[in-house]
Amino acid sequence: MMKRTRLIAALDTQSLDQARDWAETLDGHVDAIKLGMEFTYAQGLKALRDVAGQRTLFLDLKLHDIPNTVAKGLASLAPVGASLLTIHASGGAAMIAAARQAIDAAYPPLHRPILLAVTVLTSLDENALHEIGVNATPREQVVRLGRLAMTSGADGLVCSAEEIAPLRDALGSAPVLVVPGIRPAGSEANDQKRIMTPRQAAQAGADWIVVGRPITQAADPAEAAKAIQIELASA
Ligand SMILES: O=C(O)c1cc(=O)[nH]c(=O)n1[C@@H]1O[C@H](COP(=O)(O)O)[C@@H](O)[C@H]1O
Repeated sequence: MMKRTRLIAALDTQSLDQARDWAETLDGHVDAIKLGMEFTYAQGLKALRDVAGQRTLFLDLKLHDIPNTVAKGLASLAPVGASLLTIHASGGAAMIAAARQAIDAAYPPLHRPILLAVTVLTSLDENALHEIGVNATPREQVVRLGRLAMTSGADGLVCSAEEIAPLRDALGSAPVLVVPGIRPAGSEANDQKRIMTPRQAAQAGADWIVVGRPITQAADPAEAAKAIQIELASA
């Protein structure tokens, strides 16, 4: 039997009250919450645990710097107790390896977060890659960076649903695949370019999907999350 695809709600807001409100409203309807740079820069690290409480927390700060700075940055995040953390795979092999070492050294063995390497942002298409000097399709670049990240010590990858199959072909079942750029049928793409529905992502084999605005901007966020869970369960 295929493992269940789990749902992460991206709580993108500067407001502590709003984040708390969404977290409570979504209890029982999502498997984890994600807080990122918008919330953390506005409210600071202590507020992350205030919002998360006992919930599974994905802290998405997408670190990308020289190896020493990323390693020390990750060590500074240890008190937050996040279950998933992100770095950018394009920081290179030495940066990813330094991140791995920092997590192994600074986090208690039983509470080590899943280290995720972001491959190619879901807001980028082939043209945008060409503009930054990458002459490859998103799929080729995701597989290239995915392989680099996994051999350098990442536990998993962030990619769009379009790249799940090629990543599984190249790397097998080992990488934890976390997939944003998810849009239920009929919802707006916003700034996302490589999108798929929850059902498509589940059928492709995503371990987790990340959904922000289709839940948080819905008239009834709990209902929106419930509908996505039903879609995932029927995939
Ligand atoms: O690392 C991420 O979570 C991430 C990577 C990526 O390639 N694309 C992407 O959209 N995300 C995050 O996933 C969330 C998607 O939000 P919505 O577009 O509102 O569903 C945002 O919080 C993004 O920061």
